[in-house]
Amino acid sequence: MDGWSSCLTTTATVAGAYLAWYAVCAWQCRRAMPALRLRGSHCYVTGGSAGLGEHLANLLAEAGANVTIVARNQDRLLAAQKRIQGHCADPEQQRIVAISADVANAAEGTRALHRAIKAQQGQAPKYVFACAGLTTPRFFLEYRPQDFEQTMQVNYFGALHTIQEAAKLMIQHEVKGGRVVTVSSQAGLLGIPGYSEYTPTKAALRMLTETLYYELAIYGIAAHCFLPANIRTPGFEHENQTKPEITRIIDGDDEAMDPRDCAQCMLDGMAKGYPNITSDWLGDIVRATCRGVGPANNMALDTLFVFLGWFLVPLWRVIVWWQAKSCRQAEAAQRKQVLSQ
Ligand SMILES: NC(=O)C1=CN([C@@H]2O[C@H](COP(=O)(O)OP(=O)(O)OC[C@H]3O[C@@H](n4cnc5c(N)ncnc54)[C@H](OP(=O)(O)O)[C@@H]3O)[C@@H](O)[C@H]2O)C=CC1
Ligand SMILES: CCCCCCCCCCCCCCCC(=O)[C@@H](N)CO
Repeated sequence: MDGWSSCLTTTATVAGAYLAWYAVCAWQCRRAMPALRLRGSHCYVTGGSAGLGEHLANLLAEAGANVTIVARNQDRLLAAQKRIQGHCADPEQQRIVAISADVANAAEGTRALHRAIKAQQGQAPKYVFACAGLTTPRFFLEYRPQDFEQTMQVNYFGALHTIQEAAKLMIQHEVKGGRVVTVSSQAGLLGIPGYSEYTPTKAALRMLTETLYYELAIYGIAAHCFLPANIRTPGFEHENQTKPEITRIIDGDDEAMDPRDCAQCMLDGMAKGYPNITSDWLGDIVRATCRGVGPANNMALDTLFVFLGWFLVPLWRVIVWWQAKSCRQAEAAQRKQVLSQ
């Protein structure tokens, strides 16, 4: 009897101590973050001439923001600028600025920010969205060395240089409640065959954002990482031209999201103060499972997602393994061909 009661007391003490610790951690998750105030703010969107970036710019214009879009192709930029202007809540008051720059080039990318401030009558960006990014999926063995480097240059370094300069400018201009957003992907959380040129760039962004989540807080700047699943965009059409069949099957390309809904999802996540914003419940499971020691969105929900992951992750592995096995013959033939070249 004594043994039982001491066992129960120990279990209750451990459970109670854990619950208290959980409550402390959950409380720590409730970050005090100034509310999103888009009206009248300067929002800076790289990759704003197409896809996710353009639809985000539309939403920002509808909310009354001054928007700057950045991309390389001048014609597409000007066409997008016109379309975004059509979304302004108050066209007389709002400024929609378009700047041509290659964000992969550090000097060009940072110059674009300075040009944007000038064009926005001295107003520094308050919300910075690093959307520019791309992928050309292939089998690992088919890529040339420069393919990996170029994608890293645009997706990772493009976002990094923009965010670093933007943070400096926010501090200089004493912008209050500034936020930076990197656009990673669900593919920055898990490995998918066919995305070897892409997933490391998105994983790198995730870790950069986690670091900045803590570090930029020193200056009162919040950092978010957006990790969406497939989105129906021109970029998605481009990637589908080279996407191996196994990649198409695994990432379920028929379920691609509407880009406007996806952009809205990003803004909703920012409004809730989520450090890592996902676009669907599978993404939430993967995000919570991959969280490591990073910040949670919501301790209770994230714990539930991890629990669901216990059952779904092994299933996911079986599916990927089975897909890989079922196209092993084709892959082996391809590998032979590439290696014999
Ligand atoms: N579509 C999808 O399924 C998913 C996309 N993502 C990510 O979301 C982001 C947006 O994707 P999506 O909307 O599909 O992309 P799109 O290809 O549709 O649009 C990309 C935009 O980025 C611009 N851009 C590309 N490279 C550069 C560069 N070097 N410098 C400046 N601007 C550049 C493009 O204009 P221009 O070519 O004229 O420079 C265009 O405005 C990307 O980071 C992508 O990786 C994440 C998950 C899923
Ligand atoms: C819980 C365990 C189960 C895990 C299931 C996860 C399902 C993942 C689906 C993969 C979606 C990847 C989208 C990448 C999109 C992307 O970034 C490209 N289209 C590039 O533009």
